[in-house]
Amino acid sequence: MSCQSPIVVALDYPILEDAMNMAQRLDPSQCRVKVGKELFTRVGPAILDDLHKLGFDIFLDLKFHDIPNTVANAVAVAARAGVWMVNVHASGGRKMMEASANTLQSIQGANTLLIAVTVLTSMDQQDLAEIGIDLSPQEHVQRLARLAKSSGMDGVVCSAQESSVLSHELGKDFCLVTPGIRPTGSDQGDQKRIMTPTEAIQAGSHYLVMGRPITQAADPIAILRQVNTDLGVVI
Ligand SMILES: O=C(O)c1cc(=O)[nH]c(=O)n1[C@@H]1O[C@H](COP(=O)(O)O)[C@@H](O)[C@H]1O
Repeated sequence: MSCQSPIVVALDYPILEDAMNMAQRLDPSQCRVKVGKELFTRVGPAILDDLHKLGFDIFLDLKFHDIPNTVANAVAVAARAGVWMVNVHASGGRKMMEASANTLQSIQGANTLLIAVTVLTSMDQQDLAEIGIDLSPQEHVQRLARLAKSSGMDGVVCSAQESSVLSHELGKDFCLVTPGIRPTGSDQGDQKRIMTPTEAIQAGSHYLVMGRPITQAADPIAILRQVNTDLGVVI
């Protein structure tokens, strides 16, 4: 059964048992899951099989950023592992993204979504200035998202604060994956460009990546259920 919820729960754990305990409490009809650098570096690709066996769609978030050949080959390995979504950094440039998209297309039966990270949701204007980018986060996100679309990406990772402008400019089919989601009252942590789940969906986000507000809650399942209810998701 395909998942009707836009929520992707980030399984950011340094220990396999903790990640699997959380996954076993979650229901694949109520969310997807994300495997990121912390968990993957600790436990390796076997986690993908474990989560697939539980029925989850998996976002493999390794944010590849390297020369075109290396990134395209890494994307191919991810697609062959059957992940639902994989990401690369848009700042790796057109040639890197095109090589990835072309390689993915050449894999028979692959239907993995290829998504480009624009400006990390933990960054604000001052962080961008320090790395030599004298644009607002929104301007830089727009620039990278245009490049990502014209390089064959299925969508981008951005903050929900940019979803509205990207949805208007790039069309409703261009997939907007938005971390930095914080239900009212939850701790902002290291995220700078945040929005509530309801605001994010209203702004045009397709998928909401949520880690700590769910995984570190006293009752993670209650929070997930509440967000799905607030979004009107019928399970
Ligand atoms: O690609 C990502 O998933 C990502 C991109 C980005 O710009 N910001 C961002 O927070 N993420 C990831 O989304 C998750 C957010 O987690 P929380 O801040 O705990 O909700 C983490 O796993 C991050 O690695």
